[in-house]
Amino acid sequence: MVNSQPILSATGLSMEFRGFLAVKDVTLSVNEGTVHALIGPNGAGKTTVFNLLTKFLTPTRGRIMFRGADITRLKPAEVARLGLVRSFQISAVFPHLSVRDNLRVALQRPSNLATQFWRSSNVLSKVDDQAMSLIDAVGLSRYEHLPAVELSYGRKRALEIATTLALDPTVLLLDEPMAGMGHEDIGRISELIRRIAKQRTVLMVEHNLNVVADLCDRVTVLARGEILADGAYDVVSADPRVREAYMGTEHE
Ligand SMILES: Nc1ncnc2c1ncn2[C@@H]1O[C@H](COP(=O)(O)OP(=O)(O)OP(=O)(O)O)[C@@H](O)[C@H]1O
Repeated sequence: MVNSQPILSATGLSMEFRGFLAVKDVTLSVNEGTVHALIGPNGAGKTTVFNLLTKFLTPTRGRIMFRGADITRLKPAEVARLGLVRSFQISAVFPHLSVRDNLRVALQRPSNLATQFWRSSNVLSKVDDQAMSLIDAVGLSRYEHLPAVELSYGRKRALEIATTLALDPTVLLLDEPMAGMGHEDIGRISELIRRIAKQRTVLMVEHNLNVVADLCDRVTVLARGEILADGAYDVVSADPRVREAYMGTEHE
């Protein structure tokens, strides 16, 4: 359900790279329970904003709040523990482990389970149950024994999402989840994100505007490091300034 409370917000974010201002005074909020997209033409600053929000970069200026706490100076692992988790970077997939073993590893990472040098069979069977339910949630049940390396591209990304979900994020951050995918995989991953978003907030950078139109409740458009528009896709995509920013640029 869509809630109007901001769960993640940025105020006056700026990022300077050796004199070049890549992000200028960006203020945005991501509301709880929404799928929120960051879009914009090439070089608009999407990746930089995403890296700032996920704490992979520290802003030159500005403040980032997550669930009421100031996280501006925290490290990615610290915000991940608070429930703000970025997929594809944090979630390492081990190519020669099976789908199921990848999930087992991921599930034993976040909790203090990993620090125990013995585990009761009770704990391990709980991990197995959780692994199976995550595998099922991302539609990989048929492939549970397959090494990750043998999965198709789209299924590999579904596995990455599953290993990220193992950290039980409140906000899931996806960096171009559809990049390099064919039509069928795009449909499958869109469906997966839609299902995930029923219980969590999702923020994604996405180039494919059809996906954004189909999936996202709210869209923030960046151009030349600044926010150009913010709102529902239908509204922002009809904005002449947004159309002009996209004109002559390749965005799909
Ligand atoms: N580490 C860096 N050092 C210097 N300049 C950078 C750095 N990272 C990004 N930039 C510059 O900041 C601007 C915004 O880049 P960014 O990658 O955030 O845009 P983007 O919207 O994600 O682009 P794309 O859609 O092409 O991925 C670009 O002009 C880029 O060259």
